[in-house]
Amino acid sequence: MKELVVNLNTGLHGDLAVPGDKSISHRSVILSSISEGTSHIHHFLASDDCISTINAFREMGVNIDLDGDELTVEGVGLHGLKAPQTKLDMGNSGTTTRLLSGLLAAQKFTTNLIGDDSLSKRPMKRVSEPLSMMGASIETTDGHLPMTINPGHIKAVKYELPMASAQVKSAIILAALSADEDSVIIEPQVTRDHTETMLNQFGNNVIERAGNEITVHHQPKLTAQDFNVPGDISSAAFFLVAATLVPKSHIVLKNVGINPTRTGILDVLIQMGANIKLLNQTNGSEPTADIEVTYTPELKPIDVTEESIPLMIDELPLVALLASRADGHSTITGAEELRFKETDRIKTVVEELRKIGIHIEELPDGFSIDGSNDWQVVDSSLDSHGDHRIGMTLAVAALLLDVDVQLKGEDAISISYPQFFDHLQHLSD
Ligand SMILES: O=C(O)C1=C[C@@H](OP(=O)(O)O)[C@@H](O)[C@H](O)C1
Ligand SMILES: C=C(OP(=O)(O)O)C(=O)O
Repeated sequence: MKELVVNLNTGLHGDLAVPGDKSISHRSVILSSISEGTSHIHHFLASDDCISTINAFREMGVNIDLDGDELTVEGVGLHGLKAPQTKLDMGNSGTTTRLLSGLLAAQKFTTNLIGDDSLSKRPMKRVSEPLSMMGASIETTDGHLPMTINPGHIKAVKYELPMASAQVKSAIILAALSADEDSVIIEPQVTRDHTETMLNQFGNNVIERAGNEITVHHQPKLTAQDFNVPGDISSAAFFLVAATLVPKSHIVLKNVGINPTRTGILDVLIQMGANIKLLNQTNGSEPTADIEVTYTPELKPIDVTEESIPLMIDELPLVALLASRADGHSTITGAEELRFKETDRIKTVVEELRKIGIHIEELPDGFSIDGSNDWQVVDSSLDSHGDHRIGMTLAVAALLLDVDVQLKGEDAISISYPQFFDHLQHLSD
């Protein structure tokens, strides 16, 4: 149980470099492991989820050295992984599980994947079905982990994704690298494209995109890279929202990734009228900026709909919190994917925000929220439900309260942001 900081009436101030992007950190381990040569990754996110990815590749014979946020990976090439001696433990990480199932479907050995209780409730048919179509034989436990992946000869596919999911897309891409011909994947909506941009950096023209159609060229040669992981916009988002909501705040978040497939939270903040400025922008395949945020006393309500959901999928608990402070009624719809995260995030957000007096209703695919500046705490015992993003959202909400509240399950935060409370302290000093 952690006593949360409440009533931060001095505001948040100063500069902060948030840790490396989680999605890009996972992919940097995967792609450098299957490349030829030694990769050096800087500003790697050494959080519990990314350590699960590192451990899986170590079990498959890849030498990986992690020193602070510097990662060195001795790649073994596309066909060089070795059969692990144990079951591969995916911990709490959906990204590790889904992306690795794609890669493992194309190996010469069988693997068994296990995970923690939360991960073992998350749907895996979304990867086992397309990978089976491609020639692997995958046994799930009623659509969940534990899962056994018996590889097969991988055939190229043309596959239309039934849901907007970067993890499923990436699983198919990683399997398709070892296929007999080129594959085509069609997305219903654009989702984060780090697998594609990074593959084109490790290899030559591996991925081509035309609209929502992605072509994967088979059997590419992947070469080790010297790679900088940008700051994670999904981690920065907690402080973007905190500084917008807490009076007197003014902060700059340095070197944050602003890949357009991830910046839905910035669009929301700007539409609601928040004082946000992008400074020192860089324009690589993974663009970055310093983001300046100043307290905004009045926020407009917002309606977030299906098309933009994938661009802010992990930030939706924060969008709900922002809307709870806006001047009017907001809705978030088309977000049923939230039900398949570390928790059912529609349920857990509603349950926890109601404890602090927020007027929020559950919709089948999102939220309906009445904004107010007058929250009356009805239950001071808040709970992350073991979900890192719920825990951090509640810690941000607490800054606006004037009674003491406690957080249960705060240790889940190390899944994506082990330094979160230290960084909050740094900006509060
Ligand atoms: O590809 C990725 O790195 C991720 C994709 C998203 O999941 P889905 O693909 O299941 O939407 C996101 O929620 C997750 O945190 C990371
Ligand atoms: C959903 C998340 O991650 P994953 O799917 O990798 O567990 C997240 O980080 O919010």
